[in-house]
Amino acid sequence: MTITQDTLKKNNEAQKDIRTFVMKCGGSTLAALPDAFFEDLQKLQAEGMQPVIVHGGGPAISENLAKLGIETEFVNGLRKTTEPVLDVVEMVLAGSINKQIVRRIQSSGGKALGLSGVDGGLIQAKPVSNHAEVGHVGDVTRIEASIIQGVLDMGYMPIIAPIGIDGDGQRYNINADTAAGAVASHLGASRLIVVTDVPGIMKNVNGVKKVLGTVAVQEIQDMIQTGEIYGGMIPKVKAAIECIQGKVKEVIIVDGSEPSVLSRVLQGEVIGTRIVRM
Ligand SMILES: Nc1ncnc2c1ncn2[C@@H]1O[C@H](COP(=O)(O)OP(=O)(O)O)[C@@H](O)[C@H]1O
Ligand SMILES: CC(=O)N[C@@H](CCC(=O)OP(=O)(O)O)C(=O)O
Repeated sequence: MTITQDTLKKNNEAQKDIRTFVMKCGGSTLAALPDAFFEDLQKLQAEGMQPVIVHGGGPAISENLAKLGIETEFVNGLRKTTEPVLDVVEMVLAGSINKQIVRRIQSSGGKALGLSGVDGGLIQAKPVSNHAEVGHVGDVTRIEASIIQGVLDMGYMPIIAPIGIDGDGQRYNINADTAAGAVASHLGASRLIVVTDVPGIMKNVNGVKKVLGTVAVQEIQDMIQTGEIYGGMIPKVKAAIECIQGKVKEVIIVDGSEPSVLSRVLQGEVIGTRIVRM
């Protein structure tokens, strides 16, 4: 039997599809994540999975801005980002938070390499359409997927801080959910796992709050309209809707404090909320 180059390429792509997943880790849950979460991540890496991590850090940015006496406010879930705010955003995300995650993975025996979206032009960005109102906030135009792939090929988990850059060297503050969705899309990953501080998308059903197991795009749009999805959940579901139009097959929103949550999601256990194409 002769194996053609084409078959080999297809097999490699199928393998990559199964092994690579993107995980977004929200600032809401980072500090509270137990060591067991990072041990689970390390176990997955040791088993041959290739996690790519994009992290947030909203609460830590707000805390540091408050300490420095710099005012901060959000417009539709996006932080108004002036030049002094941008300095703090970069310092916190690419500095302390990124390195904290790298350290915790390394302490669990995993291999991690921290990057910001500025490094190697990893996250290329342009101003958001309402930049006059929100300042230096960016939308992703391109992800330099070869850098991520190179880090994975060296056996490390890329840990990515959501700062973008454009051709003129201007930096942008990018919402971490938006950045994670773009990384998953451009990388051709089949899954994006969003780790946060709630067990999924919750809905009031007959006066009882329930976690939706699976949710389709139309229901999400209705829930944004009625205000049942608000605040920090909005950029998550918007990023999810955008990336499931492409190669990403599902976005799963889960609570980081659930034991072995990543392994359980990857084994197909019904946990959290799955946003799927329907
Ligand atoms: N329908 C919903 N179900 C669950 N959480 C929701 C919903 N709508 C809004 N939220 C809010 O979204 C928050 C998660 O977003 P956010 O605080 O930005 O987290 P992260 O830092 O993980 O990105 C929850 O803590 C909750 O307050
Ligand atoms: C433009 C914008 O709002 N950027 C976010 C980036 C961090 C983030 O998204 O962190 P979480 O995932 O913890 O919310 C911010 O400045 O807070």
